[in-house]
Amino acid sequence: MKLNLNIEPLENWLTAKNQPLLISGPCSAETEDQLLTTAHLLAATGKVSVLRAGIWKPRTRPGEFEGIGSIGLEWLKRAKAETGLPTAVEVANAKHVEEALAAGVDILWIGARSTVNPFTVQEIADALKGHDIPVLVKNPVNPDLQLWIGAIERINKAGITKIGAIHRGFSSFEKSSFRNEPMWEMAIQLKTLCPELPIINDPSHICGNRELIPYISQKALDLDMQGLMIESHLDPSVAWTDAKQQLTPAAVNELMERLTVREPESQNEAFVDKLAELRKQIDKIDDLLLQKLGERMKIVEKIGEYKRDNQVTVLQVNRWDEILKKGTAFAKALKLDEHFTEKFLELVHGESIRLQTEILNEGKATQEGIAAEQHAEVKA
Ligand SMILES: O=C(O)C(=O)C[C@]1(C(=O)O)C=C[C@@H](O)C=C1
Repeated sequence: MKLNLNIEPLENWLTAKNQPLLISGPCSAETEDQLLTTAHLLAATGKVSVLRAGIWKPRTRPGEFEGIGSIGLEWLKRAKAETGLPTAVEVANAKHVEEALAAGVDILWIGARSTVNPFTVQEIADALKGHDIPVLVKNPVNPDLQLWIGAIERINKAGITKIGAIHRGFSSFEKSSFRNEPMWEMAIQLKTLCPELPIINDPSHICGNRELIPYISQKALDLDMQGLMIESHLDPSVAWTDAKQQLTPAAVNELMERLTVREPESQNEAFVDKLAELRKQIDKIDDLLLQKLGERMKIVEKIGEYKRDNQVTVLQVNRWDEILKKGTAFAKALKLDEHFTEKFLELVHGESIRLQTEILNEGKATQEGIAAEQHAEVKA
């Protein structure tokens, strides 16, 4: 079901100086000189549309630099006056909102550690009532789409219609090359539920290092995201926070020059015709795939009935192992991606298990249990 939000198109409230739309600036405002120098270097690239800076920093452990505080708002005001760039800061409570509004900040964003807490988001929403300022909502730290949506709804209900989402990735217990797992499917689901909501990607927080930023930025644009928020510092090596992931303004400029901006659609008739023809072929294949899956599940049901009548367990681990090995070898010969094939077969096998669990255990408890598991999967 689509989300019922009242959202103004991004072009109504944010003029992109360049494509892609870029919000950039230091992770933290450290000194007036650092902020102003960085702002001037960014403005000189002609590619930055908004100057960002962290004034209040939520830190994982106490004792770390927690942001320069309100004085930074004065520096931002000066940076805006000197460069003409609109400014954006993170707010995490009502006091931040009031101070940022009083200082003439142009855009506010809600950080991942705030989005996760409905009390905090509601406090921010209440402080925003009666004001007309754009608000960007970062995804929550954990991959919970409903929390992300809930935060956006709270801000929208407070009367804010200039809203965007920021995809900054999700915390994970697993060791990963990313600081925060991109889990693109979260952003894709949000876009599917609310196509008019602008989504801005934050490669800095997804990557946690400079090296992966070009890859993530390009992927975000290819997934039709509306812009990028990239942390930058005149000398990242001495940055007080997030030193590993900030880019110099020169590197930001180079990155933007290398990115390819693609359109969601093309007016080229030959392209449109060819695409329609290829999509017809895909439709036929999808129909066949589903038909074959349906036939497979009928056999699975039959096996389920035999298992029920003979008191045999649903899971047959040796057979499953054989299917996986056989399937991945075949997929390799077909030049299909191994990981994709494994995931696909796991999905099919999971469905067989669901069907047979139902057949082997008729009754209310099974129905309720299966429904609960399905609900958990949807939430995850
Ligand atoms: O071979 C079986 O016993 C089946 O029930 C079929 C099937 C499958 O989906 O292929 C389902 C569950 C078992 O764990 C193994 C295989």
